[in-house]
Amino acid sequence: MEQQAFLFLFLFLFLFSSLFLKILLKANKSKGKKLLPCPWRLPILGHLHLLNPNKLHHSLLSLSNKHGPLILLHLGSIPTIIISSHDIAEEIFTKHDIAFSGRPLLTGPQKLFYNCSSVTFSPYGEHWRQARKIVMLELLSTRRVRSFETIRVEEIKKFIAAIKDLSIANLSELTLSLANNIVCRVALGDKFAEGGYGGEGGVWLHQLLKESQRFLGGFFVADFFPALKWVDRLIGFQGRIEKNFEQVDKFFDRVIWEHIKKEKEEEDEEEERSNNINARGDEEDMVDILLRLHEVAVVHGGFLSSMDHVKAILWESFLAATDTSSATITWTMTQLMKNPIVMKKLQEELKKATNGDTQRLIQECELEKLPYLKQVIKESMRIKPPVPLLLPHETIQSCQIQGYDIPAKTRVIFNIMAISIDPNIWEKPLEFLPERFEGSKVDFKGQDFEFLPFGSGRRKCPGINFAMVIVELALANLLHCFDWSMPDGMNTEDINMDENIGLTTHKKEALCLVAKPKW
Ligand code: HEM
Repeated sequence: MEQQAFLFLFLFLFLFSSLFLKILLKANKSKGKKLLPCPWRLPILGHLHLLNPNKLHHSLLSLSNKHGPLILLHLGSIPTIIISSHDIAEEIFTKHDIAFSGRPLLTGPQKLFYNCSSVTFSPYGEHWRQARKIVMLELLSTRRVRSFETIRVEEIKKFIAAIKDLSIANLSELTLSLANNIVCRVALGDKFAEGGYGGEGGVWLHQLLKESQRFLGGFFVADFFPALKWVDRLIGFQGRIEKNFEQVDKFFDRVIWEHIKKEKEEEDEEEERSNNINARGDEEDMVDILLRLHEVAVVHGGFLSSMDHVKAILWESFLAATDTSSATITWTMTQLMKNPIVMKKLQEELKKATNGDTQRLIQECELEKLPYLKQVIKESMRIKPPVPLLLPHETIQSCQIQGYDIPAKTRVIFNIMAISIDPNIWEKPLEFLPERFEGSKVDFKGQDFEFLPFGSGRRKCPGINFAMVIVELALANLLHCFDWSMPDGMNTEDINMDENIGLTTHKKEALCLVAKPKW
């Protein structure tokens, strides 16, 4: 008994002195160092209780207004820095871009992107470099994006025709169908684009996509408390994401199998055609391109040597392109409804560019003649950036920012919404004033740090060209073909501006409007 008491006392003293030593060492280590501003936090939860998951970027904005543009938060057990000023963003992207080019390993992307083997959530390194190079050169180059023009034109035609037949147009849903149909045809070929607006095939894929998007932006316990990974399984989250992934995987197995079968059939029919792959480059969909590169990689190794890489890139194209483009079109239409003078001015520009011919659609080659349209879209993306916190970054090495030491493996959130409505930079930041971009050189290509809707540096969005032509073409034709008004009994003040939770910010309530055809 005495022996037990002694052992207990010994253990207690040992634990207590270890803890005391650890605190002392930590205090000593940070002595003389500039400590990052860090609000008071709760044990275990850290600062999670300060964040409203439905308005994450707004909660972070309030915290940075109170504690400064560079703050440290503990999100569960994960140290995370929040950047909310353009000069800190500039310092990072111009001087420490490599250090900030990592991505944290998160549950959703890890599962849905085949262990992060696509570009978006791949850790910084050789795999990411190869994957990004292929995506930029083979799938999203200017030439390739141009080659998809016929698909875009046909889909815009269907989109406008569908709206003409509706008494009330739900633009949130319709724009998502438009983006989804375009990506479907570009990525998988015409066969998989069946379904269109409400058809069965399309609806099934939309549901799968929506579910995956929810998981990508969703809250997994493991992402904040890695030791509690089992909780996600216990509450059923893990099971649901696995089911979603299984369906995605099966779908792509079918798509790939059909492409290989088609290729074989064509080879039998037309031998010389298959010998000259480049000659049919423009007809290829993304699956054709990726399978062709896969064959090479199987021999030489590297990215795309596994079929999982092919599938990851395909699903990433859907997840990265559809939601963001649709949200941008919907928010811009929302802003235009709330600002009728701007809408009128834009419709005048369209009328002038087409000589008042409303019998035909606006063509892609005419978009260059529409500078006000570009200003309107920029202003919409400034006031409501579709991806307001970029994607989470992670430091891959330690560095100093503004005199503060930032250790490696720190999670980093750029609150670009806070930057693009910063009153120190923007005059009347909360007003929708597209004219502020008139004659201004400020662009979204990642060089103007006060306006970063696509990010900046190595991890900047590679899909800008792909997205912007869809957004511009859709908006130009929506405003060229129709006059817009609110459904009976409603006025524009009734439009709810609340946002939905997720990586991409959507309008919480669908935007439902009356479209009066002009022809
Ligand atoms: C309006 C439409 C779009 C917006 C607003 C948007 C925005 C963004 C943002 C903010 C990021 C994160 C940048 C960062 O973390 O620093 C990103 C990354 C990315 N986007 Fe986009 N995006 C759009 C369309 C597209 C399209 C159409 C594609 C491809 C088809 C695409 C593919 C990607 C990829 C692959 C990444 C990851 C880049 C990397 O980690 O290296 N995006 N995008």
